[in-house]
Amino acid sequence: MDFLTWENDQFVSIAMIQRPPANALSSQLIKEIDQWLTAVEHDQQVRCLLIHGEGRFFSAGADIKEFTQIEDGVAFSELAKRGQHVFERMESFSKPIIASIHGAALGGGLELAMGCHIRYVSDKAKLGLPELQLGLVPGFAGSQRLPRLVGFAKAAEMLLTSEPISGTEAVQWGLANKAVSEEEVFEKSKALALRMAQQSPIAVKAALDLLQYAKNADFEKGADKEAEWFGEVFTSNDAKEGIEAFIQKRTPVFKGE
Ligand SMILES: C/C=C/C(=O)SCCNC(=O)CCNC(=O)[C@H](O)C(C)(C)COP(=O)(O)OP(=O)(O)OC[C@H]1O[C@@H](n2cnc3c(N)ncnc32)[C@H](O)[C@@H]1OP(=O)(O)O
Repeated sequence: MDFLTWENDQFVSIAMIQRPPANALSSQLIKEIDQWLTAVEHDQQVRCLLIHGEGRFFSAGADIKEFTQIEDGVAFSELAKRGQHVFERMESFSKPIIASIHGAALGGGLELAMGCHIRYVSDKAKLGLPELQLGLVPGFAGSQRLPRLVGFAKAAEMLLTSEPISGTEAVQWGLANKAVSEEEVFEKSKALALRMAQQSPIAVKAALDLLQYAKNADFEKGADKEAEWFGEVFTSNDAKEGIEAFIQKRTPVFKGE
């Protein structure tokens, strides 16, 4: 594993994203998250999973620098589908997964966190889906998961302004379970994981399966549509401008083409 390490202790598997400076979700990192799930899925010594990030951020999203190496919209849609598959696997996993978020969970970083069952956040963390600022749309099913958590109006505001909200607001909005200080967030998340690992794994599996029924029946269609749009929007000049502007550290100028 290059970018994800994990250790199992007291029935909890704790994974740490280690991809400085921003823990950006490259294709390789997403693959490693999938490999983590495979490694612990049938391990009876693991009853609960916890993911967090090393350094300043949980994750600042998909790797914008990797985007410049992608040649066409079809490849971009495929990238979206691969991420969607792994995050869907997390959400429908038979063991609970907790995200411990500090610093920032933006774009794909928030989409990863929304694939988890529970989110503990630091009060000042920035949470958002800022893809429109890059001339893009979310690609890892964020456009479908966010409204389910915060409601349509708040999701629309977050998407259409690209403005992040704080960890404290995220709890008020229903996006996160608990906000604590940055120093405390990992320890509190771990304590929660240890507590949940005390429950019957059979009952936990059943409860998680039941929770899946609360999903909107149109979710898959929406996620498919999202991957399609992700590929199409990627080929626009505005997306090139948005990505270039990010790398050059300047404000993008979008022309609507
Ligand atoms: C399907 C999914 C799609 C997506 O997820 S699209 C991506 C969505 N995410 C974003 O748009 C967030 C972009 N990043 C930021 O807004 C900011 O960064 C932060 C708020 C996270 C941090 O800001 P600050 O504290 O001022 O640090 P800094 O100098 O901007 O970033 C530190 C280094 O991290 C790199 N970086 C940040 N985010 C990403 C990213 N998503 N992909 C690749 N690199 C990233 C920067 O470029 C820089 O690097 P260097 O020090 O070499 O200049």
